[in-house]
Parts: sequence; structure tokens; C-alpha cells
Amino acid sequence: MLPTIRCRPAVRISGFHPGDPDSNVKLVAFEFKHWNLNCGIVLGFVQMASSALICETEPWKDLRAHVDDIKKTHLRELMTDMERCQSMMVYDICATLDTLNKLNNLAQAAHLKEKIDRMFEGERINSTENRSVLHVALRAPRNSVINSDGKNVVPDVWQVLDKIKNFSDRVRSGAWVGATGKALKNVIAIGIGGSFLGPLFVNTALQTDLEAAEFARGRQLRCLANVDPIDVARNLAGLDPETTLVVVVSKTFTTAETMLNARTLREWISAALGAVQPTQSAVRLQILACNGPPYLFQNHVQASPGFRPQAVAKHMVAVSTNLTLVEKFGIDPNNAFAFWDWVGGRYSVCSAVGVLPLSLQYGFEVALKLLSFVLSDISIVYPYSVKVPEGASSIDQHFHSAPFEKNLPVLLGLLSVWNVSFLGYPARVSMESNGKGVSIDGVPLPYETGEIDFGEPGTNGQHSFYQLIHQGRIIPCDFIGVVKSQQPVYLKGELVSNHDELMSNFFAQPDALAYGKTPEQLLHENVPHHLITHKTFSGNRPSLSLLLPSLNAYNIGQLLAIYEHRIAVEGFVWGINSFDQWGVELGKSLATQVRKQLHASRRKGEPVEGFNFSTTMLLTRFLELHHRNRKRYPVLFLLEGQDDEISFDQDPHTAADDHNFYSHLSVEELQDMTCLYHKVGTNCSVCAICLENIRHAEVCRVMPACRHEFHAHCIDPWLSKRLTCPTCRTPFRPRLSACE
Ligand SMILES: O=P(O)(O)OC[C@H]1O[C@H](O)[C@H](O)[C@@H](O)[C@@H]1O
Repeated sequence: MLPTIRCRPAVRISGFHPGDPDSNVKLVAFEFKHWNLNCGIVLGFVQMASSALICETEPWKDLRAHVDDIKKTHLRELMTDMERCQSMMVYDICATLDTLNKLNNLAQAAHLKEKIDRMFEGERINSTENRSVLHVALRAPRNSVINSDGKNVVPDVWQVLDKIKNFSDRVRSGAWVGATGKALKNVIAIGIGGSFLGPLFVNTALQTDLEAAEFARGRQLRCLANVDPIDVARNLAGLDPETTLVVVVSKTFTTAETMLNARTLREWISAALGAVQPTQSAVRLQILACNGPPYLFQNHVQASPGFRPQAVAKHMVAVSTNLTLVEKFGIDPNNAFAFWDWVGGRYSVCSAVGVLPLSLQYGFEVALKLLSFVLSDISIVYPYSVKVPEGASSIDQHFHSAPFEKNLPVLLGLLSVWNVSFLGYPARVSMESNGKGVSIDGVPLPYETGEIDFGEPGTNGQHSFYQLIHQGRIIPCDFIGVVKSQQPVYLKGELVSNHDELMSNFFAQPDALAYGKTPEQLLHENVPHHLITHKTFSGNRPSLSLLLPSLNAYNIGQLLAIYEHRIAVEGFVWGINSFDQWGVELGKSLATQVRKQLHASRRKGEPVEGFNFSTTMLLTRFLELHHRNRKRYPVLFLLEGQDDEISFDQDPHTAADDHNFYSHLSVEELQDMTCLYHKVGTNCSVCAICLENIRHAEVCRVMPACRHEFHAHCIDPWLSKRLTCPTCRTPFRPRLSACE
């Protein structure tokens, strides 16, 4: 089945025969009719100077002039194309045969083929970072040769894959156990951006796939990115550190959010199972306060049995290009899984970034299918002998070698360029790659690039933002559907199965966008006159519909690769660098300045300065309100930190200096401190640390000045570090005596 370009009559790309014996591309195999490619090549070739913008070429100007013609034709006129109607998947664009010829000319002018070749040949096409772009090597068969700087990188890739197989097999079989001897059933993958979204996407898709789910029975994979402690709390809810493995995923191993989350979980592990390292210099007790429900792990903090260095080694592993920092963090280098600077973060899901967490959850064989390989065709025993590449790898080969008229990523990329730069429609995906304002040579761009990416699964969007896409701005949409549901449900008495209900909408929406609804139709339906304009749909809105046979590891890999390459095609044509992301840096560095200010204000009472007036006011207000409200926050959990980067939630006036900050009380001294047996009706009845009621006759400590009361076993770890009330921060001197 599939794709048809829904455009002027007589232009069609069709195909997608999942079982096509002549094709090793299972997602899409298509024929292209009535388009004389060679003619397009000859007519369109224009040599560009290296810093010339694509908009200065004749093919670009030709397309620009063509826009007015195209705007005269409505998409609904194209719907009468019988050839298109016979296809199973439809790509509706506002374009004609002529448009496609002109786009092909543009591809020639942009030297698209040469750029694709340079990428596969490992040239440093990411010139602003001086790197090659070789994510295709991550899914290359073991015996292939792909060079970067004259070195074949494929053996390194397979060395890591072998290591992942070995490690994930051991964890899954129970040969690798946690610090207390229990099998590790749960995995939390910490990362952000490209070190998060890819694994999250694949995990979301696979967790309802029956085959994959069978391999994941009894196991959980959670992905944590956001630095908001609420997200940490949600991800840890219900997990036991004894049976949890933390995978820290960061290309650089310096990303602020990932490293703070990694330190947080390192404390979670070590508080429950033993301290991280006996660093005396900066061991501090931190209270993270929060209004939310008490998801977290106070009990583990109290129960910490003391220093057990193997806890982190057993419960934390890393994926990174920066193995030095991994080791410095305290993770055993043997438990680090490498990748390389020629893998961009957002193109890294096929590296250990995705393959390690997915192998731990679903087994290595399922993860391998995502990349390239049909397991039935290879021996699982080493060495793998790969016969038929599938998954992402099949699309790589297709992208590299198929002629443009049959090359799906090329066609999709060219059509995106048409939508964005000529028709002025903001399109989808690739915001970090192609959201650029200058060419690869640093020349400001006089045309629109980049796309805006948003969406929703299933029909959710129909009940919200589809209003915008039907009657507001024209936004080209991608609809991705599957023929066979992962979880088929058919209820007796219903008109259709649940999946057919879903798919009814999949087929209807592109038509609604393309056809629209005219005032004449509405009048014919007796719609009241005053509502006619409100209920009119202009139509003529382009969309792409992709129909997959099913959502399994192969198809997911293919889908990923199609979108990766489509993005590259767009960037190659626009003449921009799709592989850097300088635009994300400014906000991050400003956050560093804010972080320092918060630290200085909270710890030393320093006023807010160095910011613009508006931000100064807002920050000051934030600090004031936080300070005023702090007593009402329930204490969520206690942590020990050792990094100066961690901002302390500390009253400036009670933390004048580090000398007073530490109580230096020994365990014996703590035991000697006055405690009492709680009597009903006295003081507070809730311990603000564990949030449990304090019951009759439980052993408690009452803060002498403020009379706040806590379970003795809850408050003691805190008191060993500082002599303030954790609720109101009132300082005090201990009275040492036996229990009353
Ligand atoms: O993997 P890391 O080095 O932690 O980077 C995580 C993310 O951070 C950056 O902000 C980049 O914009 C992303 O492309 C990257 O994926």
C-alpha cells in the first residue's frame, strides 16, 4: 500500500507493500509516476558558491514564482484523482507535478546528493562543532565499514552493543543483583533532551506491544528528565531502591538537570543502601520542601545503615561520551556505556542512550530489532551474522541509495521545504535541528526555516487544538496510524472495534483539512444564516498520512530513521547546520546566574542584583514569598548533598557560617538528648518529617524553643548535622540527659 502525493492530477507516489519480496524497505516501497526526474536534474542544476544562499538560485526563484499558481488550486480539486484514491496512504500537499519537478531542481541546486554522501562518508559536516554526523553507523551491520577520521567506527559500535547485551542479560537473569542481593527489576533512566525523548518514545510505543510486553513482564522502565522535584517524586513513587537500577544518560555528563537528578537519585540509593563516598568536606543535610503529596522516601533516609560503597556501583550505571566525568561521579567505569561525539544528542536513540534502557526492559533482542536486525535471521549466539537488515538500518540504506523520486525521506524533506519556505506554513518536528536563523556559513537567512512541533496521541487533539488547524492557521499535519492494533478490543454490539473507531478519525481528519466545508454546503444543510461563517471550513490544508502495518520494534525504528533523515534533507536544502543547537545555550547560562543569586540570597542574605528591573522584582518577590511561606511546607524528604552547585533551602540568618551550620553531634550524644514519650493531646500530633501521626507513647523529641515535635528516629539524622528546628529553623542548644 501507500504513499500518494495528493496534489495535482497525475502525480502519484504509491506503494508500501509490507511483504514486498523485492524490497528490503518494509515501511515504504513506492512507485513514482509521471515525473521525469532526469529532466528535472538537467534543468535544475545550478552551481552554488559555498556561502551563497539557496534563495539566490534559479530553482528557488522559480518555485517562488510558482507559489501564486499553486494558490489558485484547491486541494479538494485534487481529490478526484482516481490514481490517488486507489492508494492506501495519502500525502496531501498543495503541489503539482510541476512543483515536484521544481523541488527536484532545488535539491540539485542545494547539492543534496553530495551532502547525503558526505554525511555517510563521515565528513565533518557539523562544521560549527567540527564533528561528523554518523548516527547511521549506530545501526550498521557488524561487518560494514563506516569511517570517521579514517577510522572504521563500526567495531566500536558493536563492542558497546556486545557489552549492553552482556550487562542487560545479567541484570534480567538475576546474575547481577543489587547491594542487598535482590534482583533489579526496575530501571530509571535519567537524561534530558535527546538523552530522554528517544528512549521515552520507544518505550511508550513498545510497552503495549504484546511481544515486547511479554519480555518486560514484572519489570518497569521509567524515564526522568525534568529537574522539578515533583517529577523526581512521581518517578520514584512505589519504587524500592533495593530493586532499582539507575541509568544516567548524558552525552556530556555536565547537563545541569541530568546531573542534579543523578545526584538526587545517588542520594536516594545511598541513603537507603549505604553512603556514596565518605567525603567530609561538604556533607550537608538538605530538606527539599514541597506542597505535594509525600511520595518520597523519608523512611529510607532514617534507615540508612551507614557507609556501603558498593551500593552506587551496584545500582547506578551511565551512558556517556565523557567517561572521565562518569568515574568522577562515582560510577564504576566498567558500568559505563560509551558513545561518541559523532552522534548528536537528538540522533542518539540508537546508541547506548536508547539501547541500554530498552535492553534492560525488553531484552537485547527486541532492542536490536529497533536498530536493524531480524532476530529470526541471525544467531543470537556470538558472533551475530546479519543477513537482512530491517528497522532503522533499512531506511538508512534506502535514504543513501534510492533515487530521489523513490526516496521517502528526500520527498518528505522537500515537501517540508515547500510548505515552510514557500507556502509559509509552520510544519512539524525538528525544532532543535532546523530552527536556525543563519546558514551553515553564518549568513542571516531571508527565508523561513524550522518548524513548530506539537501533537497528541489518538483523538485527544480533536478535542482541543484541532480548532486551530481547521479554522485558524494553516499547519501541515502528520497523521501516523497503524493497520493492526497492539491491543485489539471489540465490544459486542458496537458498530466497529475500538481500533476502527480510532482509525475512522485517522482517515476523516486529512479529508476535513483538505476539503473543508463550503457555505453552500452549510446552506444546503439548513444551517442558520448567522452561523454560516462560523461553521465554514476553508480546507486546502496539507497533511501527511503514514500508515504502518503495526507498531513493533522494526516499524518504530523505521519511523525514527525516516524523520531523522527528513530533517537532514530539509537542513541540506535550506543550507543550514541541522546538527548543532547553539540556540539552547543562552537561557541555560542565564539560569546559572539566577542559580548563583538564589544561593547567595538564601545563604548570605545578599540582595538581588545584576538583573534587569523586571526580573529583579520578580526574583525578590519569589525569595520573600518562599521565605514567608516556608513554615507551611511539609518536609518531603531528607538528603545529603556534597555539591556546591546544589542550592540550599536555608534561612540566611540561621546559616551565618558553616561552623554553626553543623551540629557535630555524635550518635551517642544524640541518644543522650532529651526525648519523651508522646502523650495524646500534647504539642503537634503529626511528625513533619514522615508526615505520620505521632501515636501515644512513641518516642519523640520536642524542639526546646518552638516546641515543634518529631519522632526521635525521624529527627536524629537532621540533628546530627545541625541544631535548628527543621520546620521553623529556630536554633537551639541541646540538653543532654536521658529520656524522660
Ligand atoms: O546528553 P546531554 O549532554 O546531557 O545533553 C542533553 C541535551 O542537552 C542540550 O541542551 C541539547 O540541546 C540537547 O540536544 C541534548 O540532547
